[in-house]
Amino acid sequence: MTTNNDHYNEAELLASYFPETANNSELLQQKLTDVQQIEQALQTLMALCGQDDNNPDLDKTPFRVVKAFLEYTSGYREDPTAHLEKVFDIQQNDPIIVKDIEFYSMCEHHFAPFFGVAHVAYLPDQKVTGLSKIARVVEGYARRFQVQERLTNQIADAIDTVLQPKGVMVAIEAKHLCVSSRGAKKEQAQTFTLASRGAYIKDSQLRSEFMTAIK
Ligand SMILES: Nc1nc2c(ncn2[C@@H]2O[C@H](COP(=O)(O)OP(=O)(O)OP(=O)(O)O)[C@@H](O)[C@H]2O)c(=O)[nH]1
Ligand SMILES: [Zn+2]
Repeated sequence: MTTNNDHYNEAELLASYFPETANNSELLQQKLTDVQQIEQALQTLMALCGQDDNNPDLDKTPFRVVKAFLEYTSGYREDPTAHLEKVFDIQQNDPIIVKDIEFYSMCEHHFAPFFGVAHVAYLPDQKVTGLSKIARVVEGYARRFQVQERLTNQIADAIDTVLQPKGVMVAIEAKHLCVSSRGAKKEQAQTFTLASRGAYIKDSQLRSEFMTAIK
């Protein structure tokens, strides 16, 4: 099966992820050297793991891995707070809750995926943003090397800083493949993290309304 990505080689890949290399041949050369070194290291890793049967299907695997990692970490090449700059003149005196925002992130300790859903509530003051922008903020911080606690807090801080709401609360439920597929090998274990700002820190009614909504 062919995909839209099949035509990629290293230079095309770098051009698509780092447009600034188009006018900077020195930078392009540096990044090409980086990619080649990573590919060599990945070949060494495969051999260390015991993969030594010269299967030609695996020739492009190091390149595929680099390509996949640039996709997993595309959040580094954007400013997630920028999505929140678009606000609407909507009068809303009660919380806005966006729940079940699915995400994939990458554990910074093991480079194993962790994934699940984020739930976000904010009690607006003057600024109400588009619903999809909340999901875009989650995506922008998830697509990095992360720990779940930082991801939760970054989402809360972005909304708190840009929208300046009366309060914001973020909950994330996630499964970490580093816990389920290796190490402790706990397939069912999930991690639940919370971050609250403003009125959500102390207002138990706001907190319980949010917890009920995301159940
Ligand atoms: N707090 C937190 N810990 C995480 C997250 N993702 C992975 N970890 C943990 O990071 C820890 C790293 O522990 P280490 O002892 O240095 O690494 P390890 O020998 O691979 O540990 P095990 O996973 O227990 O085998 C592990 O306990 C992981 O479960 C996360 O998002 N938040
Ligand atoms: Zn991990």
